[in-house]
Amino acid sequence: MTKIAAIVGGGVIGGGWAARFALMGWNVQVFDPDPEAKRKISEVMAGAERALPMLYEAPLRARGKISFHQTIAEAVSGAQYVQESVPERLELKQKVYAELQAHCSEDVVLASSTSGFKPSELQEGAARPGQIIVAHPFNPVYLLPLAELVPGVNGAPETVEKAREILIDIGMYPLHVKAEIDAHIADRFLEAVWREALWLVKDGIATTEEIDDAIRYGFGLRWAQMGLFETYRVAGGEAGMKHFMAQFGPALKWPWTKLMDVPEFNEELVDLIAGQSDAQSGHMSIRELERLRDDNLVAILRALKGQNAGAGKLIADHDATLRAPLGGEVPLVTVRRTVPVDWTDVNGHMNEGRYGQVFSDASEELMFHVGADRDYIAAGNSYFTAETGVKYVLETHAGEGFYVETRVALGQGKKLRLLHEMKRAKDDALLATCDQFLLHVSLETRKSCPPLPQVLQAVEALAAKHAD
Ligand SMILES: NC(=O)C1=CN([C@@H]2O[C@H](COP(=O)(O)OP(=O)(O)OC[C@H]3O[C@@H](n4cnc5c(N)ncnc54)[C@H](O)[C@@H]3O)[C@@H](O)[C@H]2O)C=CC1
Ligand SMILES: C[N+](C)(C)CC(=O)CC(=O)[O-]
Repeated sequence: MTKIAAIVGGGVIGGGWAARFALMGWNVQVFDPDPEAKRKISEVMAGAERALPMLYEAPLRARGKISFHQTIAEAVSGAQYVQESVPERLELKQKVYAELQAHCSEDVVLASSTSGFKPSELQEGAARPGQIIVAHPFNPVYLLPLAELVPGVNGAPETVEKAREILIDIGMYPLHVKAEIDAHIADRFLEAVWREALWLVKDGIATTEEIDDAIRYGFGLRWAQMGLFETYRVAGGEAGMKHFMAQFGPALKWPWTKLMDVPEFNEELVDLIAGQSDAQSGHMSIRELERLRDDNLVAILRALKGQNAGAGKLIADHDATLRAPLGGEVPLVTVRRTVPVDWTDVNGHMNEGRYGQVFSDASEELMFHVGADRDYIAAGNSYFTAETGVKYVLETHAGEGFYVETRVALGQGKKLRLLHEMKRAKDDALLATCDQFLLHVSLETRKSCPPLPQVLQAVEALAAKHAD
């Protein structure tokens, strides 16, 4: 069955959803009355196409098609999942759901991006309330995995389960919020922080830039990997959470927050904040800021992936589901991926050290292909690289797709010689070559020895096949 997602409302958030679905192999059908919607989505898509594949070591699925439609009826035709991202106005959303339900069968998931409405508010007066749930994402939707999944009391369990499976399929982390409240879980925090920040600026305590510094140089980094409670548990020292609470509990009675009061949101405050924000970041366009944000998020997420922690673990697990075993083609395509932003150096291109990683990954894939896999290695045998010669032919940059073709030039006894060619995906231009000599070893003696017969046979067969 062709996977089809309908995107109703294609602004900042709808565009992000469209990009994530399409890059994860879903066909996307958009309805947005704005004549500029197509241009806006193609700009979001350009950013997403550059950034999202950088998170993965495996190639993403073949990209889905994005099409634009004149009516909701056309946009939802054949869709299994509908993501509504129209402006945050309840009467508008309810009107849209009435139309969606008129054109969708009951097995289609109708999910809302609403930042704050409760599902029961969206479901009010609906023909089939159970079909409407909240899937609240975070900007940029194509990079941040969280979607708060809120069914409310009326949300049908089968709708929630279907939504959960689909969100996992596109690499997201559905957080099931069991009770409905205004602004769900995460926007409660954001609202609290936002209110405090408004007061700090209004009272002249800090500028927008100083507040951003207070977050990005400190607790923002902690939150990205451990959240709030785990971080504070550690802050309690050896005595842990109880000690932390004993020390900071009394602060609840001190004037440490102005949360109950809201500063008057008048023109003066808006001008003050907008002016400071211009002074802080006005030298960069929104597109430039988006690119900076995306590159930093990719680097942070990749670092967490390396640690198998937090959102990085989620991406590593999703990556594993995208990997496919090598085919029988000659030469073998052993690597297919995108240059991530954290692989580039002062010259703005892929650093030479990363070529070692690429060719090492290529030979590991080949080893697994001939049966020298994890079980074989665990049983005490493997290949070690004895010599590598790399030639750098053309530059490659962050966001560029490439692949590696590998040939077995020699497969004789304990000797294995591989010739790798790294090529640019868009035009097959040769980027680099690697001549790699490996020796089969016993992991017990750490000395060379012949491979086990089945591996030797597979290596010899490949050498014969690649002889030309
Ligand atoms: N911007 C943000 O940071 C986040 C926003 N959200 C939520 O996502 C939803 C959309 O917000 P944004 O994308 O920021 O707004 P936006 O203003 O960027 O986009 C809204 C889009 O909906 C379109 N639209 C208006 N009426 C429509 C209709 N009847 N049918 C189809 N499309 C229609 C508009 O033309 C526009 O392109 C809101 O519910 C918001 O709370 C959720 C997470 C983050
Ligand atoms: C400000 N906001 C309420 C629209 C924020 C969100 O809903 C989530 C986000 O991406 O920050």
